[in-house]
Amino acid sequence: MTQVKICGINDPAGFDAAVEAGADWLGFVFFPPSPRYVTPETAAALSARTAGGPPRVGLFVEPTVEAIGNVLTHVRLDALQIYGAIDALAAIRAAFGLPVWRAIGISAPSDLPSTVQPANRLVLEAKAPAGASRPGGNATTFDWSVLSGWTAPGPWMLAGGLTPETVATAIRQTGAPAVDVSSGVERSKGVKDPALIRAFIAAARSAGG
Ligand SMILES: O=C(O)c1ccccc1NCC(=O)[C@H](O)[C@H](O)COP(=O)(O)O
Repeated sequence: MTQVKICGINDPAGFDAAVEAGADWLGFVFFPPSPRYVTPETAAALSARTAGGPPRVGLFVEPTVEAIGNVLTHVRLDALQIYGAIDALAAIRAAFGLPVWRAIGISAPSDLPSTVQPANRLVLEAKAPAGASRPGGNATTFDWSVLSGWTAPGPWMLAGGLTPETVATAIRQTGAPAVDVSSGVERSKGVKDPALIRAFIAAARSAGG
């Protein structure tokens, strides 16, 4: 069954909807320029809404070990999704003993990685549009056909511009074992929509083997 990450969780309604709809991961964005940014304290308060529920993923852009450590003093995270900082990933893994997900912008077959290392999982999404204020969460797809000749070197996830209307096609076309969404489940930028969250997860489940 295709796994689903709902990213950019920033309010109780979105949190509760993602948990109740069976999301496999919840993403908290710790990147202040993002419209989904949450402070570590807010993430902790949201996460405490259920003792169990899906693993929590922290999103970081070019982070230092110290910056991640500061967030972890406030909120438990089960995985770290990181943009940039490729040279620091091994140190980050060693420092916290948490799975590290490496986010990579894709526009051509030459962008596709041949190894998961030094991370544990790959998140493949479109490169940020010119002038974007953030490397992810841009509601931008890439040409999924670039994946046709690629053999995944390890666990990976498809992201970028997915919606409840397109996610099933994306899964069938790419064979993605997991998908990730932020914009496509929002009624306006940064505002999660519970009905869209439910629809996205249902559509992903309907497509996955
Ligand atoms: O969501 C953000 O605002 C964001 C900001 C900075 C770095 C990463 C960000 N999101 C990371 C994600 O995992 C998103 O779900 C992924 O980029 C897909 O976003 P979208 O195209 O909006 O579905």
